[in-house]
Amino acid sequence: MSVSEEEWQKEQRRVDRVVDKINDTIDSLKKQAGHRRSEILDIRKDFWDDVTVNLDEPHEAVETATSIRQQAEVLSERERSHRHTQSRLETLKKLRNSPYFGRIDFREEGEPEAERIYLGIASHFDEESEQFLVYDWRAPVSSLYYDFSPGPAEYRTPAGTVSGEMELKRQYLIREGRILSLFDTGVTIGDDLLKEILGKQANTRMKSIVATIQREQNQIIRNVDNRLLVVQGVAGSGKTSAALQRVAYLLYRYRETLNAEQIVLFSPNPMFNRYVATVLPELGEENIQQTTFQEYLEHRLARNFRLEDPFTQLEYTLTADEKPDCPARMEAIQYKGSFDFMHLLDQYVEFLGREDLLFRDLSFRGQTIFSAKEIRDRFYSFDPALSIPDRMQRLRDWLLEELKKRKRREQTRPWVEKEVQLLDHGDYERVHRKLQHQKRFTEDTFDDFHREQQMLAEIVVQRRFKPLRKKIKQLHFVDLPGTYRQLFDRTGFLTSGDLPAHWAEISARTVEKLDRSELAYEDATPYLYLKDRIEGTRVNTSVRHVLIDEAQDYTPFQFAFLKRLFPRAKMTALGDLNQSIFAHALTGDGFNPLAVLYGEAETRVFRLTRSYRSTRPIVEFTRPMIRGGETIEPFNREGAKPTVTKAADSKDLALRVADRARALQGDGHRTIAVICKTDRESREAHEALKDRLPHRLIGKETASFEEGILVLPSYLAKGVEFDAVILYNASREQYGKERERKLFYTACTRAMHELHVYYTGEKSPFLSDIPPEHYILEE
Ligand SMILES: Nc1ncnc2c1ncn2[C@@H]1O[C@H](COP(=O)(O)OP(=O)(O)OP(=O)(O)O)[C@@H](O)[C@H]1O
Repeated sequence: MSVSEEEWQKEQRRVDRVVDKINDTIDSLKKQAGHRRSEILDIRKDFWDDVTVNLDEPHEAVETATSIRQQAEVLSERERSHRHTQSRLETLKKLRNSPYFGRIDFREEGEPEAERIYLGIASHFDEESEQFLVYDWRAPVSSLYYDFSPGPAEYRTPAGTVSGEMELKRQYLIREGRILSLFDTGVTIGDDLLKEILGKQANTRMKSIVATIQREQNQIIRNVDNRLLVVQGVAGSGKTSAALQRVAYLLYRYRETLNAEQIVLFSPNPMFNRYVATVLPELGEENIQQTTFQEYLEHRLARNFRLEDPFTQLEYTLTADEKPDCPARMEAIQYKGSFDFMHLLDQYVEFLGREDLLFRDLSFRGQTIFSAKEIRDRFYSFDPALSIPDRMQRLRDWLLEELKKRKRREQTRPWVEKEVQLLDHGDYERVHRKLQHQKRFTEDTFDDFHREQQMLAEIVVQRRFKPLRKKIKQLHFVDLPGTYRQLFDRTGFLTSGDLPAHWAEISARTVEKLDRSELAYEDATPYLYLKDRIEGTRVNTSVRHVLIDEAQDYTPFQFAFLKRLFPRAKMTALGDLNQSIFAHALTGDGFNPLAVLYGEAETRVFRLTRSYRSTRPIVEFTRPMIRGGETIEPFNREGAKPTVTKAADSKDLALRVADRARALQGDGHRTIAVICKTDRESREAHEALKDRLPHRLIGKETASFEEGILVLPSYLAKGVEFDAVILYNASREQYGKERERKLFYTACTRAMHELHVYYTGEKSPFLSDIPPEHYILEE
């Protein structure tokens, strides 16, 4: 409902007043910041003058250290406060541009009058009137705006529930201090505003949804009660958006104790990382740690193996039919991602606690100084009641002690004498100074030359032993690849009766790969798990919140692994089972394994069924493709019906696709995606299109995308959206198998405003599931 002209004027005057106040604050903060900055520069400049430096006497050296520390503390306190002022200034500049987006008039029970509450991305308090001119959207009272329409309403505060009556709910679109739109809203939050926002062109950067968060999304954003949140949301239902808003909410709610570094978001690929990286800064928050699971695996494994990435695995499973090892590999992918395999590894670890853990020789200057057998015997001589990691620590300490002894023995060897001659001038000088220093304190009259030689020999041996010490400290003496390999190579200890049918072939292939120092994607997490069970689990206790986007792409094993890795974190997993495109999910049990891990009492499951991304005709076209699709509700936004076109052959296909893409561009669409099934098909499409249509080919290494026409494989389009999507070839050949259904659905649901499907030969059976009235068949 739009408001009267007079009311609009009144509101604009208020905006002007608030902007003036914000400007005043900006001015005074700027002064403050300038003052702080010069203070910091002064401290830096005078740092050493203000520190009493005296290193002659030990007690004075201590004083010096204290004095340095104090100065450093003063400096870092000033710097912190400067950073804080700077970030407040950044936020205020955003607020000056658009001070608020919503207003509610709320009369608390027992109060005679309603209070006007204006909501923006941050609070602004006016010292003069002692009033909040703007409330932060995350303040407890602000949830009224998202949860209720005018009428009785209530909100939760740490002190209890506050009830009352909402008398008005108003929405604003303010840019550069001008009100561009103004609506009073009824039942749902700003259908009008939402329609306006959703009708806009896609962006190469995701936008915040702060002004139009829907009630069901708000529940997810503000949940702080559960250890595990699972969000099953249909394509385009705002899972990623809600996840980022949730981060901003948590940072506000726990601002005293939580900082951005303690939150990690796992996303599907680097391009997606860039795509969402602007949302938090837009909300005035610092970015959190964003990574991909693959990045973590690489960080831990790339030194020892050539690690397969998930996209290579996917590319294999999508094109593997002709390959003879396909059934075994498919089974391996599923099995190695399961809890069953994790239990098998647990049994194996138990076995290794008793026997057959493999070790490596440690050698020095080409000679074994600790043999694998010696290390192994020592390991198994420790109390078997101790865990493997505990025994490993003891073994390490023992080896380091032994190394010290051998070091001493080594110092008198001829090679050392030779290398002493090769030491450089600096080393000699250092030894000389050290000797002098010791003499002054101890007044020792030891034979100088002899002592000097001895110390030089120590330096030589120390240096040569250093890599070995490092190896021991890092437990290099454990042969982990061999131990993992042994699981597939010898079956004596496998008591589990539930091995997969192709176990023999799976084992043979795994061994072959390991012998080439390759690790398949499905082996990476189990391998790390075994490593942690043997060496001691690496945990990250500082991270408090882990958010997993596209959670349907993770195996139960990976979830269990992440839970162990972040023992103090709460987990938010967001996904859509209808977009499960990895082979491990084919026989999966949805998100149940995740709930099993955390237990029912700690888990809360949210379902989002409304799709905001695509126009209604696109949702009507895509939902019959999947089971249960009828529950997907389109947001009521009109648009053209999707088209389906048959091309005569591959040449004709490229021609038509190029024409369509050009036409879409002519119509003003800015991001147009030509989505192919695989990387292989993308490259073929790229070849066919390159002389006809300017475009960019996107591969798994691509870090960001720009506006224009993009050609990319379906799995890289995940999570991202485009103004218009052209599905390159929806033939039966490409999308014919049941397991390709979700891939097809995922590709089609990337479209916001237009979707055009092409095919050659016979069309995909998934298209036959769509009632003909939902699309236009083009010639
Ligand atoms: N409350 C909202 N207000 C405005 N826009 C919204 C809202 N919720 C979602 N959207 C928009 O809908 C689109 C889809 O959102 P998002 O990418 O977060 O969905 P998703 O559930 O993660 O999708 P998918 O699983 O298909 O990748 C985005 O353009 C987002 O801005």
